[in-house]
Amino acid sequence: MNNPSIDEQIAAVSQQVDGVDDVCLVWHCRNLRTDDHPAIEYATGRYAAILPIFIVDPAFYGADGLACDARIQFMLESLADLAGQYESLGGGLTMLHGEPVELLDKLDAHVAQIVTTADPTGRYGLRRDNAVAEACDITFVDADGLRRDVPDTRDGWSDHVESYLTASIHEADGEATPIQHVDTGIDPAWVEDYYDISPDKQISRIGGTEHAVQVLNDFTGSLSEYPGNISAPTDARTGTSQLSPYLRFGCLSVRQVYQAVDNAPGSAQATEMFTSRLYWNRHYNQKLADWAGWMEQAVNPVLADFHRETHDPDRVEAWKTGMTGYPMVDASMRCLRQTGWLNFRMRAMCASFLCDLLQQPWKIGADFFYYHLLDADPAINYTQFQLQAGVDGTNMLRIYNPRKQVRDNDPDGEFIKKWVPELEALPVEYLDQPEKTPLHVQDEVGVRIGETYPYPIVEYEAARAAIIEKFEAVQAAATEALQHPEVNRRASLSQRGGTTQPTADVAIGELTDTAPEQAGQSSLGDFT
Ligand SMILES: Cc1cc2nc3c(=O)[nH]c(=O)nc-3n(C[C@H](O)[C@H](O)[C@H](O)COP(=O)(O)OP(=O)(O)OC[C@H]3O[C@@H](n4cnc5c(N)ncnc54)[C@H](O)[C@@H]3O)c2cc1C
Repeated sequence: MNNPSIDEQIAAVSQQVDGVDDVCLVWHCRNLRTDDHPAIEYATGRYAAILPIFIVDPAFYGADGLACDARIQFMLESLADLAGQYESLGGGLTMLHGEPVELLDKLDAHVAQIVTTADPTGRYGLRRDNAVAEACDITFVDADGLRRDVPDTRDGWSDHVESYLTASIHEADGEATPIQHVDTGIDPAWVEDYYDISPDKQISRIGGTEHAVQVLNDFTGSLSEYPGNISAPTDARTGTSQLSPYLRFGCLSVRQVYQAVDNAPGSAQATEMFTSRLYWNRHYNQKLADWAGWMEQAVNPVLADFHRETHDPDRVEAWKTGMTGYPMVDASMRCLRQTGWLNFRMRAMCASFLCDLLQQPWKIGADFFYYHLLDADPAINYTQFQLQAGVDGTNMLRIYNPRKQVRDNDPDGEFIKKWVPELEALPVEYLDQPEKTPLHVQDEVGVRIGETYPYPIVEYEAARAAIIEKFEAVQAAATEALQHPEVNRRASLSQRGGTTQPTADVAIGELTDTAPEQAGQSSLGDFT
């Protein structure tokens, strides 16, 4: 198939824009929308024309890429939708393919200025953005509620986010500043063919702002039911907003969602519960903006190699494939692989299971989640995984009991039986511990633990005692490392209205069998 070279793509752009004075190139990275887009707002009225572009960076695709095909497909759908938004404004979206620094450096010669949004990134993105800033005349617009360029980003954080969330929303206007479009030969269908994107997940959501608005409207219509739908994985699939992939690709901004929910009828409790999660979204993005290392390195240096000596590829494989002998973990991991989504509690339980009970390194699990999640957000996934794994060193004992999660959140076995069909015939009273099913019952229903479904990979009580002992051995050194101002700044949580942002959706005592003294320390305000 035709694969236009960088020079051919640049030639197509120059042919179109060289005759137009004062063109501002708007580079879309994560924010695939036109309304409430800080770079478009910045360019509107300031320049004679806007050339919106998206660069398909080969580093993200192919065998070494960190995104499953379903997520790439979702992004391509979002790009097609974005192109449609620009067409309705009288222009189009120009897509290019190649190394971003080289492309932008060459494009810079043909436009008055390059503008993009300042998005928190890991180290790859930071290196890219720094190299672009070195090579080009580029402005990073940072109107996203995050604090930058201040000595301590935690100072006044909550007020800063609140004023972002409640400020008025800019609507793109193709008449105020005309939108340019160049046909480079690259479009979403080209990317799909060139990289052979063939999703193998059961995805019910389609990317793009149009679909995001439908999902948002459906959710605001049933907002009052939200608090009761958060914990159980089956309820959550239809009862939480399902907006995360749309927020991740910026099909809607956090502010657009916040204002729609804040204005929707619903109980004050539901509104508060939901909007506080949008603050968490900003909070974890702030953490990545503060320190780009979250994707690669444990935030507490003392725990950099935690569990390296216990790394066991067989254990990791059992976790990844949903063959641990713990039905709630296995159902969750298979559901993740097949649908690209899990609710918060099941994500946290699976992370805790891998790192606490199996004693495996956090990064293996975080990368696996990141690959499979449709909403994989570097800012949220890696920080949350590290916190659940305890490698921040602040609250190391977030140990979920996967048996209790069955009793609390899947008492009828609906979720487990859907994703672990080999347990379908097992009476529900044995689903929290299938290995305890009497042999005559196993014979009657045709389930053979150890043959048709595995024995537990570890014994829960012993594994829990072992990780507590291991944590206790490093706790003092980890706490001391946290005294270092730089480590403390990275690992600490921002405050909102005097309440620290939690890392779990309920008090930890409800999640775990954690010893009472730990449970007592873990009300929502205590995650510091
Ligand atoms: C190990 C782990 C990894 C995670 N990885 C991601 C990820 O890559 N991307 C992601 O969007 N969320 C992630 N989460 C947080 C949470 O599980 C999802 O945001 C949520 O399940 C998405 O579904 P929803 O949009 O229906 O959620 P809702 O409950 O409707 O929440 C609305 C929005 O609030 C934000 N939000 C909700 N919970 C959190 C949270 N704990 N921290 C930060 N923001 C939150 C998200 O933007 C979410 O879309 C992770 C959680 C854990 C424990």
